Amino acid sequence: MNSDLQAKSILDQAEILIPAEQVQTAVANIACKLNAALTGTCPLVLSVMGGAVVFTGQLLPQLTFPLDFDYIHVSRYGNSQEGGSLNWKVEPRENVSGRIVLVLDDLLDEGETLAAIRQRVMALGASRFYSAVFAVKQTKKIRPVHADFFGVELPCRFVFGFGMDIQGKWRNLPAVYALREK
Ligand SMILES: O=P(O)(O)OC[C@H]1O[C@H](OP(=O)(O)OP(=O)(O)O)[C@H](O)[C@@H]1O
Ligand SMILES: Nc1nc2[nH]cnc2c(=O)[nH]1
Repeated sequence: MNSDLQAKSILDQAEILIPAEQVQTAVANIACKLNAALTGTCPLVLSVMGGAVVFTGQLLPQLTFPLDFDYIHVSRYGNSQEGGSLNWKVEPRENVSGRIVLVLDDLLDEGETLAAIRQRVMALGASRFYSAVFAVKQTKKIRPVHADFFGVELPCRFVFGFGMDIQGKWRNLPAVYALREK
């Protein structure tokens, strides 16, 4: 099957977990909380490519404080559903030094990615680190880091849509899906 048909078949067999309207409400809630917490500051916002691209694009216009924007790019899943070692494609830069940094990501799963980002950003001299993730997966494991702000909780299943990919596809979906459990 070619990759276009394969992607359509994956979506056909998927279950919707968070409909698009609920996604929008969750993003607006995060914006409200960030506006309350960060008003009076001018943070450097770092978006974690590629998963945070949709969340970032929808969140930023709802923030009411001035900010600087940059991105980092790190991946540890690739096209797989299992996490591996971190692959840094664009690392945090010296521009984080002395800044309040707000990192935006789509998902907190095992927390390895956010923990590594936090460690690097603080090592480069950020004065304060905040994180906002669209979704947090439910887990019984203890994570190395927590998200300061999040929008929705998700079951411990592989999810896609709203920036999150499945085999590289479907980041463009406005809702969040999971494969049906067999
Ligand atoms: O909490 P963790 O278990 O570390 O996983 C969370 C990370 O996994 C996803 O990125 P991924 O590695 O899939 O890269 P991508 O954003 O390019 O899809 C997601 O965007 C988070 O950055
Ligand atoms: N797309 C996607 N990326 C992830 N990274 C960690 N967990 C997940 C997941 O469930 N879906």
